[in-house]
Amino acid sequence: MNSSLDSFKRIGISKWLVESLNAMRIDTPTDIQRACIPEILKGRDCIGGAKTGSGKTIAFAAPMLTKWSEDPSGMFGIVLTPTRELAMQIAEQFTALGSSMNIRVALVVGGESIVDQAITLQKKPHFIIATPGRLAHHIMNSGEDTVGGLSRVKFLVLDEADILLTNTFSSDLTTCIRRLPPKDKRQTLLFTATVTDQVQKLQIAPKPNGKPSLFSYQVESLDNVAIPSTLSIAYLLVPEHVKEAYLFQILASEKYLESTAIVFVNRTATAEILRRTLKHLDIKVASLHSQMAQQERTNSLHRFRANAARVLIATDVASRGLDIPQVQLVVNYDISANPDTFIHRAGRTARAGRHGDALCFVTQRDITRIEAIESRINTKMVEFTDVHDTAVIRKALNKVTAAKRESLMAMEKEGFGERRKTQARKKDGKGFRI
Ligand SMILES: Nc1ncnc2c1ncn2[C@@H]1O[C@H](COP(=O)(O)OP(=O)(O)OP(=O)(O)O)[C@@H](O)[C@H]1O
Repeated sequence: MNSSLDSFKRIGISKWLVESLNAMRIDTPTDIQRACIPEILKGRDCIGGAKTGSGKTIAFAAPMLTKWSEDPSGMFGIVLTPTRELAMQIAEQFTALGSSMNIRVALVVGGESIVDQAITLQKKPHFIIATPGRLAHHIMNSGEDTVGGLSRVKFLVLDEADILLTNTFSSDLTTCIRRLPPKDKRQTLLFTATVTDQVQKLQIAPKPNGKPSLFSYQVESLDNVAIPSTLSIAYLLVPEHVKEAYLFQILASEKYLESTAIVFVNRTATAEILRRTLKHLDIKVASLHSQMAQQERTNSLHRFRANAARVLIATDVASRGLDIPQVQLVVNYDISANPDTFIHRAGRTARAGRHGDALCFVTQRDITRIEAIESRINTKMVEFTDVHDTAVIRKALNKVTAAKRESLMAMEKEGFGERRKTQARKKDGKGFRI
């Protein structure tokens, strides 16, 4: 991280919070923190664009908590974020940072009890960390005693702002924002590793009533590279039908045998097949995707965080924000059509100055996607050569194929996919289907 001598105290963070940060071994602000914290404390809105793992959460949490501690009453701030797991992680961070000040933090996310959340909201939490869909649900279905405090909040944060500003979230986001004080009566903070035109456009929105203007800080523009310098990226050309065998061989290779890895796939069915196949092959594996019940999702992530599983097979529900320091390898088993998605996926490793590897499995039809990623990140990938012995792969192929066959048979027997159809009917086509 940054070696500047600036401390959090010198950039305006309250003493109690500096102590909480120091207790977590967070002593020196990172670039994004040093740039944004003083401006947020001055009352400005802020767009913070900085690479994955560069400390954006504290860049917004620390100034909000500082301001809140000057008058710790009522609903003070809202953080909206695209996924439940990320909301949970942020809520945990707020709770930990504010524990010495008896902070009340409410987690308002889908998949959890609506009634329990309404009771929590009635207790007037200081901070609400939410996914837009569930907060919108409370706004539309609950009374003043539950959501009335929202009209007095001082801060709105859109974490992973670029994805929150896409059509997927627009109707829920509008419902949430309409319930908050008008722009000039609250501060709005937008953070992301990938500042899109939609985020950028907000910069030119005039600020009413002569309030301080919007502050925009983008670390990427300093070196024109959108990925952490500690991240190594490689590609592996691999025929579609042997991807599983390669994955197994890499995870079992000398280089990665002890490593913690996240394997990203584009579809929930692929995640399920891979999880079962690797489990048959005695790899300690967990999965995370939208077809799992929330309790299963939470348990899975918990196992992975606690090192009870060393491989997590995930869809893009895990690509944003998750901070799991021990992840050393990210495999793009499937390549996403959106180059920004690659940046977020790869950013699950090489966080906070640590080293990490990102590997892309490239089939014939992925070549244009890889070129788009290379041009977006302004970096050429090198060829992965650690696992290349075709005789070894051929040997692995037999047992991997047998494990996959068993997995597919079990999934068919259990009716995997039926749940998705029911959910899709219930959701009426809305939401994040990954
Ligand atoms: N000033 C600091 N010094 C040391 N570690 C820090 C500092 N600030 C944050 N960290 C740690 O760095 C890690 C990454 O921070 P964070 O999760 O906020 O990254 P991010 O920029 O939001 O990444 P992403 O774009 O993936 O969401 C966390 O473990 C956090 O505790």
